[in-house]
Amino acid sequence: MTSIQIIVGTVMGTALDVAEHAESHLQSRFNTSINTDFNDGDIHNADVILICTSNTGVGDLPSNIIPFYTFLCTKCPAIAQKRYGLINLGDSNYPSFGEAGKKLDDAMLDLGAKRVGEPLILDASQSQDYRAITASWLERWITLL
Ligand SMILES: Cc1cc2nc3c(=O)[nH]c(=O)nc-3n(C[C@H](O)[C@H](O)[C@H](O)COP(=O)(O)O)c2cc1C
Repeated sequence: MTSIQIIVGTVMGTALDVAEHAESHLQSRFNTSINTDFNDGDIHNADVILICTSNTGVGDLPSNIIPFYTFLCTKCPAIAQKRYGLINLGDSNYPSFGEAGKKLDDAMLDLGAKRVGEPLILDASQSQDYRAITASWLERWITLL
């Protein structure tokens, strides 16, 4: 069974809620795990990575996902050829809308990781049903895996 590791960046818990919902949606069909506290080496057993991050500061990464970003900048071979998806939670009232997720996307692509589908961008300034939108995005995403 394909394993999907969901790597979460969150400040206030919204991205974790989305990640938990994604996991419950995926777990009957994949070996899934949620990682909120990344350590080097965690990635080796994952066939697919699903990044689910919010944005903070001025397009900054939540502090709990910075170790993953640092890992991307230093441990290229482990990431090259991995497939991944991206859920990027931001707020379009910020000029730096979604920039943290884009930083992670760019770092993954630079390392030769293969993004599956387009990123899902969730906007806190809209009254969006994150769970429903995520579920329908995941249904499309898994057909591309
Ligand atoms: C202090 C603060 C700074 C933020 N900065 C940004 C930003 O630069 N760009 C963006 O798109 N969203 C920004 N946001 C919006 C959050 O990313 C968004 O509300 C997200 O859903 C929060 O998810 P979380 O609860 O997992 O942290 C910011 C929110 C806060 C409270």
